[in-house]
Amino acid sequence: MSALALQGITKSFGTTPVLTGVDLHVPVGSLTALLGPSGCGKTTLLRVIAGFDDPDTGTVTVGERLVAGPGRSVPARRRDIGFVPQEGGLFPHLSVAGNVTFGLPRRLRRDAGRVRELLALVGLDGDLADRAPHQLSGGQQQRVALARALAPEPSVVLLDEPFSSLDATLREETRQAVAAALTATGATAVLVTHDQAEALSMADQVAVLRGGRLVQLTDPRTLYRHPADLDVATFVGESVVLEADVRDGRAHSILGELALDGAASDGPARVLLRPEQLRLGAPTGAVPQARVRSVDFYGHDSRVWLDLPGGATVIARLEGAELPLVGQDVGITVVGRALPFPAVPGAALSGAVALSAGTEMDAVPAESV
Ligand SMILES: Nc1ncnc2c1ncn2[C@@H]1O[C@H](COP(=O)(O)OP(=O)(O)OP(=O)(O)O)[C@@H](O)[C@H]1O
Repeated sequence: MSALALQGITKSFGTTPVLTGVDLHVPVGSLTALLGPSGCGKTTLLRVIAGFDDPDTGTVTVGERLVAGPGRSVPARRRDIGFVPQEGGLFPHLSVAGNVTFGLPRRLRRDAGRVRELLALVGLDGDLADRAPHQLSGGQQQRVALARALAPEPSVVLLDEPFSSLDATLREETRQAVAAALTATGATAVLVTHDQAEALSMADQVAVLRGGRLVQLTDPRTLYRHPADLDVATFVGESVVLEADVRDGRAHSILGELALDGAASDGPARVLLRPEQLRLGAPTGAVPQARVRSVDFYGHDSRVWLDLPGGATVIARLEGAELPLVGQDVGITVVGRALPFPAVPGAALSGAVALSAGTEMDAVPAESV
């Protein structure tokens, strides 16, 4: 059953279309991430769901209740939807307890125990109840904002880039606390983010938006392994994209003959590998060779930039402490299968290209999609 269903949502500002025909079903008790580059319409879609904006066409249904559609627009406060804005949006003149109490139904407002329960739910100590918002860290403020949004036990909780203003450590910690609170309450949630790692790690399903259209809706593993197209592929993770010639179900590329993940007709194609599919060894001559251009060491793993003959560069992602040296010649083997995509006539890659996550879709203007 869908806790939230959008059908054919369209929205323009003036003559500029911002959302075009968006259909989205969010199952009860699940978290859906709305992922896409800046300006693709994520916040606008969230505002349409919340009731802060009306769609031009289409319907929004919460549970069984139509809240937006032809001739109908239920006000935001009556939609049974909680909202966590980008920077918490706490009332500065109210204490933490006052902010959370604001979200409680009238009959529970004198119940200090309920406020403590909600703070505990988001991983905050009850001793913080009397503090003012400015006496909290950014992560704590976001948790209070979630506690306030969860207080009325809404059918759906919307979170608009709730971690974007936090530094890396606090972001991870706050993400985990928020995910745990949403799971504990069985809340149905929609999270807006332009951070692919956040979407993949937190969500049950990811809705990828591009130029106001929903281009893919699937679970994180499928999205990473089977992206709808190469733009989505490079947006959700680092990619190695190779020109290939497909013959008898195998791709012949600069990295050798590759098994394919899915059917492809014979002829020119592009194939996708992820950097963790590349393994490095001695340059034996029996495998494609490359020269190490640079190594980014992260501790838990490393990214190795490799120059291929012909000038193209690819990335390998390696675990372990044994890393090649800059300038060293290495042999490359590929594990697993390559995902085939149609060739792009007249837009040849120089044999191969490494793309960092998030690079490609930013370049796709709304009108070209
Ligand atoms: N009230 C408005 N009036 C006119 N244009 C608007 C309005 N709100 C948003 N837009 C435009 O609609 C497009 C989508 O904006 P939106 O904020 O939904 O994108 P987003 O994906 O959330 O971006 P970001 O990640 O940067 O927040 C943008 O081009 C934006 O300039």
